[in-house]
Amino acid sequence: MADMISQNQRVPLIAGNWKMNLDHLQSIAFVQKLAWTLKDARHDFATAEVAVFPPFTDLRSVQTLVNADDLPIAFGGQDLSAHDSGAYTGEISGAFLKALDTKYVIVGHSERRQYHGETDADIAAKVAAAHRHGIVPIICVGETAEDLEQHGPSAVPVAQLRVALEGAATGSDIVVAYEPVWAIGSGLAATSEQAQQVCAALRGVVAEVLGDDVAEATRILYGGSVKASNIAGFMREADVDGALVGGASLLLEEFASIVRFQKHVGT
Ligand SMILES: O=C(CO)COP(=O)(O)O
Repeated sequence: MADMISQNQRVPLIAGNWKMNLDHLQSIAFVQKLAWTLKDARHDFATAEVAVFPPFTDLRSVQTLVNADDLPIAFGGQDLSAHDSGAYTGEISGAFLKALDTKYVIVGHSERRQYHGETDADIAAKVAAAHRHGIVPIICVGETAEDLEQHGPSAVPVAQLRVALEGAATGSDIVVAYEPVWAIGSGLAATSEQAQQVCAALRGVVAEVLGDDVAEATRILYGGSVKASNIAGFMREADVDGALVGGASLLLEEFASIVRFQKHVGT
């Protein structure tokens, strides 16, 4: 892990979680147009990394396009198995994702917890699997509306991350995504102050478990109704290093505008 890195040295990451949208042909068209749009806008990818997370069936197509045209767009899976191979019907091994040049993998998204009963222990095992295969996990944590009412904004995400990091391999990179469940798909984003409060607490957990240098170098994203109209506020916060975007990542101009958040921040 790199030496001490201050916030202004963490390269922001704008990640688009497509969820169950865009088939392999649509993914080729979308990624090509995204690359052209950002190139035409003279986006400096050193100021903000871009990653897309298509459905599994699209990954080979996206990999082929990105490699063939040398596009500066990273990509990853929306989940992975805690197992490497064997009788796990329907699961996807980290080995297979790595074979497709995926750089990242989303782990523990609240929709996996909600619809597939994933527990914090399951997510820790998936973090370990990602690291076994040299893939950077984007570890999702976030409180429900009930959690917020009963415990405040930070308690549950902090507890979730502490368990998830039990699977982290020393020296392997992680990304953390704070996604308050009540903000996902609702159009009601957290305030930038709320995001800062929780992201700072999450950086404290990373420091506790993995050390200060890792904590300083780790990018912590906000997700939950991120739009071009609100990204600048989040990116002004010291402990927010990017966004995990859902619905808006399927809208080309909107997502490109989120990626180019500096033009809103004026930096
Ligand atoms: O779940 C999310 C990203 O993983 C956020 O979704 P929305 O941006 O649609 O709220």
